Amino acid sequence: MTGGLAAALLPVVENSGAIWVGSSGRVRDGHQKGPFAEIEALGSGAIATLDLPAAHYGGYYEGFANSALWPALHSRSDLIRVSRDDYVSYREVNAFMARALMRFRKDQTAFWVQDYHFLALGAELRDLGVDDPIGFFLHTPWPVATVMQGVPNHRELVTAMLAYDLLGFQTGEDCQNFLAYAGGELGLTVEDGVVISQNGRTRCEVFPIGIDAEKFAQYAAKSASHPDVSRLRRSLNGERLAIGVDRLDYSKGLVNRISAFDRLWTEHPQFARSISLLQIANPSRGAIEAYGNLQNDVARLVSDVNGRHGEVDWTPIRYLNKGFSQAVLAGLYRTAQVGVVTPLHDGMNLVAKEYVAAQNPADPGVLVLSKFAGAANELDTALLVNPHDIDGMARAIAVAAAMPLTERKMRWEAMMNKLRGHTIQQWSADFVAELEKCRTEKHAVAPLAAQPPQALRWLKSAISGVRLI
Ligand SMILES: O=P(O)(O)OC[C@H]1O[C@H](O[C@H]2O[C@H](CO)[C@@H](O)[C@H](O)[C@H]2O)[C@H](O)[C@@H](O)[C@@H]1O
Ligand SMILES: O=c1ccn([C@@H]2O[C@H](COP(=O)(O)OP(=O)(O)O)[C@@H](O)[C@H]2O)c(=O)[nH]1
Repeated sequence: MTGGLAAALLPVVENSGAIWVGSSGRVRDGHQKGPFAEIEALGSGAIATLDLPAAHYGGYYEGFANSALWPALHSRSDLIRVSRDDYVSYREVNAFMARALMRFRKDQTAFWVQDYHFLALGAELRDLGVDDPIGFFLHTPWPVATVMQGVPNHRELVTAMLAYDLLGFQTGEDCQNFLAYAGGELGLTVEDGVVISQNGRTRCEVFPIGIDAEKFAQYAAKSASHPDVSRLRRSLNGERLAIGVDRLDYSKGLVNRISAFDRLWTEHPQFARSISLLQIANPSRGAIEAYGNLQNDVARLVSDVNGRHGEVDWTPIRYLNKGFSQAVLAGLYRTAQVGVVTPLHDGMNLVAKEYVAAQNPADPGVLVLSKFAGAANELDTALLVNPHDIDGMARAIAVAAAMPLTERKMRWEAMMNKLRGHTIQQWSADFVAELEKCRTEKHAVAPLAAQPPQALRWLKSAISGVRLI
């Protein structure tokens, strides 16, 4: 099962010829012998997976990346837990990955680094003498400067990010927050979205990530025969269904969402038995205390709400701690008349987009979407809610469940047009084109379009994405 980043990038590798270098999910100590990396072909590209250094993995992944950066990036300074050693491990793993990448480098390579696990990877590559274009895309939000200041070594880390030629963000707000930090906290010159530092020029731009909407529409149209989908449909007996699909992460707002359903069934008892919630909550980062606590809190709340509102023949919330393939998810999305995507803060949220893409055009469901998800910028004809306002969410769910067909179609068509116009393929092509411009600007060579097609093909095949799989 995958998170949004992996789900989004696999098709890019498949179609572009890029080599995606990431973690194998295994660790090894320095003395172990064996192959350095496993490489597997994927379409016209390849996936290379590496074992990361055992001594630093915990401090890097559960430590600095997911107990300092992730909470800060989602504006949850209260959840930052970090030791000095965690930062050392984070930098060690970034340096390890840089050394590994040197083995994949050829003439005219360009590097595209993915996400907050590798903020300092560009700087490590520069230290190894790399002069090729290096871009970075942040899949999460970037917070205001006062929150970033809560991250140990924040100045050193953001300074390291300025080794990248191009920094991509999900939203204008994230990009502005970063530029404000660079100008205010680091005192650097910022001109037209470019930060000027001793490393040179770093262009900051917005590239909202998209999905393959047609693929989801096709999956959904074909999904009715899948046993999970058909069993769900049979079990509903004419009752309406709302669906939530999330990693079990505090950024996803699960406690508030379930409280909103509780409020709906309490304040508007006519909705008891007439709408239930299917909540898929895929366990994530379970070794971190905040995630273990969340898992307990959500399970307790679900049990409490089901205990109070349930009947012998009606379960208000079906709560599943497991993942499904996207082909099955598409069928589950299409079965639900209401999609509830109510994170407290989210870089984009691909589930929101997938829910829309999977709907039946003749009878589409309604998306209830947090205004704090990056997706709300594009999906602005969803019912936008404040996830801290439990009453407001309960009201929006009631409105969604009762919305007439003409209004549902109008809202859905507007969202679907946006999804078709901003696909995942377009997202990666836009980023790569901008990165190619950096090479041109840096070395003042002839524009790539004027070079022989073979050179262009070679550049494309040399792009390397780097992240944890
Ligand atoms: O690998 P995990 O620790 O299980 O986490 C899964 C991924 O979560 C985050 O996804 C982000 O990227 C999505 C696509 O751009 C975006 O829609 C979402 O809002 C973000 O939260 C994380 O950034 C990834 O690195 C993880 O793989
Ligand atoms: O059981 C599941 C739950 C989720 N996903 C996929 O995981 C991604 C979640 O991405 P999102 O941006 O919503 O959140 P993230 O987990 O990356 O923060 C989506 O593409 C989902 O289709 C999946 O394949 N199976």
